[in-house]
Amino acid sequence: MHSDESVDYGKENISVTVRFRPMSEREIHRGDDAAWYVDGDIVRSEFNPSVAYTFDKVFGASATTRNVYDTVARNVVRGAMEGINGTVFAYGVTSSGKTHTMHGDQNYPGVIPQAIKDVFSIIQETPDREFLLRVSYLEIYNEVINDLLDPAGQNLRIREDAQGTYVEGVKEEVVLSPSHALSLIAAGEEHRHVGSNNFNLFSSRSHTIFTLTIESSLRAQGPDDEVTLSQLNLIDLAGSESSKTETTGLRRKEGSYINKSLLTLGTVIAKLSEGKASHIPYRDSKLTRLLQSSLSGNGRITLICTITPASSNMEETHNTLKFAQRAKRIEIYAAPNRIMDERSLIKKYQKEITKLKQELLLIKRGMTERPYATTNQEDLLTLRQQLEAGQLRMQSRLEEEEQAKAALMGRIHKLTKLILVSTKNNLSGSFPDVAHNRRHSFAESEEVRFSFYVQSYDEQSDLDTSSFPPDRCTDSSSIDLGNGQEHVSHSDQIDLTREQVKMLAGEIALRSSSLKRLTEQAANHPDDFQVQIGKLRDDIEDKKSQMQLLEQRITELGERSSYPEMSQVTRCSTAIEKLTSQLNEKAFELEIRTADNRVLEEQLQSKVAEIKDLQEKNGRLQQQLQEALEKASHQKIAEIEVLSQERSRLSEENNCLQMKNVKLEEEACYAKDLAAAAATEIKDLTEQIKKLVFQNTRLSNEALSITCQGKTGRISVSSVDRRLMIPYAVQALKEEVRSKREKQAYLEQTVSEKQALEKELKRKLDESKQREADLENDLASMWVLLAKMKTNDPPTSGPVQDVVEITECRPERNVSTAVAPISPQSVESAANIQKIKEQHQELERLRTSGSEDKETDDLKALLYDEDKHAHVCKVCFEAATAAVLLPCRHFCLCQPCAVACTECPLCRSGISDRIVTFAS
Ligand SMILES: Nc1ncnc2c1ncn2[C@@H]1O[C@H](COP(=O)(O)OP(=O)(O)OP(=O)(O)O)[C@@H](O)[C@H]1O
Repeated sequence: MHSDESVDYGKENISVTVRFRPMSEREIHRGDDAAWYVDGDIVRSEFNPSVAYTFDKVFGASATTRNVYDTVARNVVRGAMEGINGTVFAYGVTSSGKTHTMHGDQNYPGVIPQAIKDVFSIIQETPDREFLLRVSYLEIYNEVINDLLDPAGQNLRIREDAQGTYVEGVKEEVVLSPSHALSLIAAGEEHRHVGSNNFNLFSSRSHTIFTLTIESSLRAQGPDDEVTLSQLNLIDLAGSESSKTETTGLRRKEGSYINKSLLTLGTVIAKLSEGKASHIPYRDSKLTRLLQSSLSGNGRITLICTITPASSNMEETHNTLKFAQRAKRIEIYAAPNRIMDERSLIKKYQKEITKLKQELLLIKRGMTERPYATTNQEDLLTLRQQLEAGQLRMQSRLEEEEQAKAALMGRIHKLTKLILVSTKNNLSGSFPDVAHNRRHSFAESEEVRFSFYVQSYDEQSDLDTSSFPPDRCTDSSSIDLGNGQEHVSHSDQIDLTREQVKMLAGEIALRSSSLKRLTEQAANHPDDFQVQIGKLRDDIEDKKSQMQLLEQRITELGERSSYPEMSQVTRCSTAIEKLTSQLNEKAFELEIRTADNRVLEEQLQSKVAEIKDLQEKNGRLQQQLQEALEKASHQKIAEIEVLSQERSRLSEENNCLQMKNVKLEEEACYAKDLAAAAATEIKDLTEQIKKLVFQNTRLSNEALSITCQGKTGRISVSSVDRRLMIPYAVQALKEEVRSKREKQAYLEQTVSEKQALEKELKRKLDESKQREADLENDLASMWVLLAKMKTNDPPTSGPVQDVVEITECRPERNVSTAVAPISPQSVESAANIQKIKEQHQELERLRTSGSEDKETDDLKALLYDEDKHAHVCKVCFEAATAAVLLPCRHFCLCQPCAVACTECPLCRSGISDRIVTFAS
């Protein structure tokens, strides 16, 4: 140890180790395959041969934590004992084995207990140095730093000084033995935030940092000699959580804090590994801020990355491996720290001890030398007179000095016992195999020294009361220190015994905590843990009885020290000490209970918070549901209102259109009548014209014959008269024909106007019918929509029920029949109008061509049935006796049907009086 002059300290890389854990039962049941495997110090992917990562050391699933400690952590611990800062931390996803590696359990102690054991072993192996150890234990929970050793130390702040970052106000306990340190960790663990997720029943919800501050100096040194001070940080990080980790409420919040801080750690590591002088975001999280000194300054760092080979976690494991790979590139400088300032507690204690020893020496000298200070007879007489005169005063002064000396002895004793030294050099062989036995090793200078015999971790728990036999303690401590010193040695023994009681209390706390954890684990596997639980219970009982014995011993010692010659003040102080010790024990007990209560309280609070969360969520959901329902019902009501308005508007429009339709029909009828009348008149006119033409022809012929007779001389008077009259008659006839033609032209114009009007009216009628059909369609679609809404919306609440009632109030309609787009009648009407037009044109053509009778022949031919040899009514298929020429040319009529044309509605009132009678 401390041969650092010969050691070549310098740049080192972070030591990066990977530790596989075996596949859990859960993973095996799920049918996971191994996605990663160990190949020497390489981690390889089972699925992709090109993916391989090399590390300083890779431990397979069968490796024990002892192997891991010996290979990668021991070096860091030894360095810390030499003054080189050391950090060991476990990194990995949740349930990958970080806590198993760092803390372990009763059967497989983790890196932290093994490091503590190692530290005390090293003290034992280093007789030339004395050490002072302090521990602190804190957690970073949701970015808040809490002191796990002091429940009052919550939300602590990080400060920075020349030496680096530190936590302000964190409690540091001086530790005297491995079990003392372990009991502090056990007490601290009780306060740590632990919760369960779907991967881990006892998942760490916070990062914990256990710091051992080690001071050491040479045993025989001057006040200006060097002191080394170093810190050993043992860190159990909380596990990163992926989306597969099913968490809600508080757990999710914790998970996000954990992930954020680990992400920052990843970024810091990545930046450091680049080796460039860029900005390192240490301040982005409390974790990196606290690790700043370790990551950027002097020291040794070992990173243990824990992974699972399971294929279901392949991606997360790959991320861990990449993180580890980056961390491997970081270089740090490992060199011991040397300090000589007031930061050294050991220095402070040593100085105080020296000072107090000098004071004690002075007092002693005063007490022993004063009676012989004067040898002169006169002085002797004077002194005697003075003594006689102030005997009482002297007496009390002596008593005061005695008290001061006792107090000083006590203080020296207390301070000295905090400094740990090896027992090997001065006490080797002088002690039997006694575990944890601390003894005063009084040197010639009456120096009180405690030494420790540090046993191995496995044995260290076997503290036995037989190790402290009352008489042996008395023997070893019954040192003649002169007047009034016997009670001092009794007081030492009481102190010693109290210290043992404290240690036992610590061990009981440690075992109680282990018992609690085992009992929790035993809930799942009762058989596996029964023996261990029984053993632990026996142990605890054993320790308790040891404590009782030691307490008895303290009482006895207290009584023994109550000698009659002891001054009242000393007795009082002993009684006070006794009471103080009892008070301390009670306080310790109370602390343990308070810790238990706090854990329960925290659990209760977290449950209450969870319940509150759930209630709030529930409330919110109900509110949302209510709002959604209200919104939906309001929407539906509004839609229905709109639809009903639309419906009434449509029905109004429909009525309007129907009225228009009727009007148009009436107009159409009127137009038709007009057209029919015009047609009849035209025919009449045509008849008359024909007659007139015929008469004209006849008259022309007559006039011609008269002319011929005149030529032949056979003209009679009457013939002459008639001959004279012919030009007038022709003239009259011509006049008549002309007027008839004018009339015809006028009528034709009227007819064409009527036709145009009729056409316009028909068009309007068509349009309105089309519009009516469209509206009918719209209305029908709306009814379909309403019907759909009615079937889709279950009547869940009040407002929705209202909707149903409203829709039910509507007249029931057959939706399929309601959807009747365009009336075929309107199409037919249009076709008929076209037909009428064509017939009129045909009529006109016939009229002008003079083949009028062809029409009658056509009609007859049309109705003539070859089979029956008769004219047949096309409506009733009876033999028709007569037929009428209708504008639509839809024929005809037998007697029963001779009321109206039954074929098309347009012709119903258009029966002409021109009836063609068929020969029977
Ligand atoms: N190397 C190992 N050998 C055997 N069992 C292991 C090993 N590593 C972990 N385990 C077991 O796996 C489980 C989870 O381990 P642990 O609690 O240490 O995970 P963790 O990484 O600390 O999880 P978290 O981040 O959630 O706190 C525990 O039951 C532990 O006993």
